[in-house]
Amino acid sequence: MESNCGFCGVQAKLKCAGCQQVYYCNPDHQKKHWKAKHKSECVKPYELASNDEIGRFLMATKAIQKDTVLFAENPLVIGPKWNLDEYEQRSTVVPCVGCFTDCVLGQFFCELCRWPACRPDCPGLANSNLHGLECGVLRFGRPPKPGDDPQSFFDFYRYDALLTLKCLTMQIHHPDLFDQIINLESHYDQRKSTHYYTDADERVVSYLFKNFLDPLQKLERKEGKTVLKTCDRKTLHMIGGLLEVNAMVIPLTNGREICGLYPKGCMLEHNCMPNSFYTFDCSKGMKLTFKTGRDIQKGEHLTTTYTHSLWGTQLRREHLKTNKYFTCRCTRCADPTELGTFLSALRCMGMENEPCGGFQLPIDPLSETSDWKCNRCPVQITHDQVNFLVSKIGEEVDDVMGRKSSVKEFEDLVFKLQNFLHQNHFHLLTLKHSLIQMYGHFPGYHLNELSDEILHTKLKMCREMMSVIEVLDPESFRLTLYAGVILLEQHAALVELKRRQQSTVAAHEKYDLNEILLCLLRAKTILRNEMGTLQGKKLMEQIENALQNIEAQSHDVER
Ligand SMILES: C[S@@+](CC[C@H](N)C(=O)[O-])C[C@H]1O[C@@H](n2cnc3c(N)ncnc32)[C@H](O)[C@@H]1O
Repeated sequence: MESNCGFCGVQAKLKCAGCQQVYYCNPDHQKKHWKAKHKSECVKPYELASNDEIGRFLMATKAIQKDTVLFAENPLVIGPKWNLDEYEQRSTVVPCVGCFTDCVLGQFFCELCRWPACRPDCPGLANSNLHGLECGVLRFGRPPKPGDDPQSFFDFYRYDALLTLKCLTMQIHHPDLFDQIINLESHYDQRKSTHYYTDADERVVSYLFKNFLDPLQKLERKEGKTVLKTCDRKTLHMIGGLLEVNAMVIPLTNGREICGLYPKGCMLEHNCMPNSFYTFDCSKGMKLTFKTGRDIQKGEHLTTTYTHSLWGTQLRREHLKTNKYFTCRCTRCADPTELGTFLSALRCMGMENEPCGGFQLPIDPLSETSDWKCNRCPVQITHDQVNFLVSKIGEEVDDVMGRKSSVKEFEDLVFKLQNFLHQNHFHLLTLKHSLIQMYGHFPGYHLNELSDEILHTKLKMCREMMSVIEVLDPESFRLTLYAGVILLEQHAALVELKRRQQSTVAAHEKYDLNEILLCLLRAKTILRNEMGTLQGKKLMEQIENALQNIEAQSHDVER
């Protein structure tokens, strides 16, 4: 889109990120116009609204175009993930408390609190927005010494409690930001009856009191002055809840993930087919940028996704209910076929185990206990039967995915599950996404070693998966890495088939350069917003190389 520069009137492409209404031919004219006039007239294209069902949310106050920057903001607080799995809780490679790079437990420390650091002079240790927040409180702890029982190290250095402590200590130097944090939605009452609360009670709340806060409060009483005015078990549980509901996962370029809270970013409502997306800039203090993924109409809520786009409806809704404390009623959730993708559909076994060719779909997808019925014959199955089958299959998929399984094991499971599930079922997509990457890369399965049949299977799987993605992410702003991988593999299969076709006298099919080129160009466009991630960068490198190879090949042909 182009318009005339708001300052000098020439053709201009740069748009004011605030109101999205005024264009500029260069940043200097934008600056000058801001000072002279625009500052007083610039209005954001959205506002904070609220209702009883959702609480607060952001709503468009005018039409907003696709790819518009809605806002960019710094975090209120960042820190290690608040939800570590058992394996992560016992890892000897931990994030530096100053800068979150990997470091080995027991090698270097912050000299003041003795928590692990990448080096004793890591600049993040003295940064008042990073380790400076909690270091003063951590100093009350009694860390284990070299040679102590290894378990005592894991017991003492609980990284999943650090972000809660960081939020609590914000009140010391940033009381206004602490107020913003504590006012985020924590679903305290609902969470109180869950195992998350019980687990956090021991792992985080009791741990923080026993090791650091009790000694601090003892000193406060002795000295007659208070450092942490708000410091009780309920506040810590509220912080735990608001982290669970609001914290965003930030993927660092070193592959590690940390978490952050953002003032506006935390206000976006969930939708399984959202209209906006975000990226992080790790080189700029984890700045968050929210953009529109498609055109948005006036009055629409700005939405993002809190769950996995490629999970089936039941799984997504269960995750949202358990972890975010609400039931999603979006158009995708309300459609038994999930917008025609059949992502959760089961093959109907028909009457007397004679498959009818139809698919079992939930009668009322918005009911958690709905029975299912066939879209071709009268057979119905109960919610419990579906649950049993899908969770058994889920266990098998997790098992194969969770260990170093062979290609044969993947193939066998796909072959078996195709009898029960629609080809687009999300459990099959998980396996197929791995399989297309094994075909062509695993020992014994390099591209030139694959049979024509396997090569065609790889290509078919890629095309089928892309057709699902086209429905679930039509504007390509969410499933970007996932789609990038498929397109790269689709291109690889096509290149190999084309090579074979050239060496065969009678080729049945033609694999022209067009589809190959389209895959790569599409992947390049899709990955434009993934350049801040390590995986995105690596994938883009592979795509650029593949494009260069193709260019070189077409020059050879011309010569
Ligand atoms: C990240 S917060 C969003 C801001 C929140 N509404 C507030 O007032 O602070 C997530 C919470 O918002 C609510 N929410 C978000 N999306 C929703 C939706 N589609 N339907 C109902 N509630 C939703 C839920 O209470 C959820 O736990």
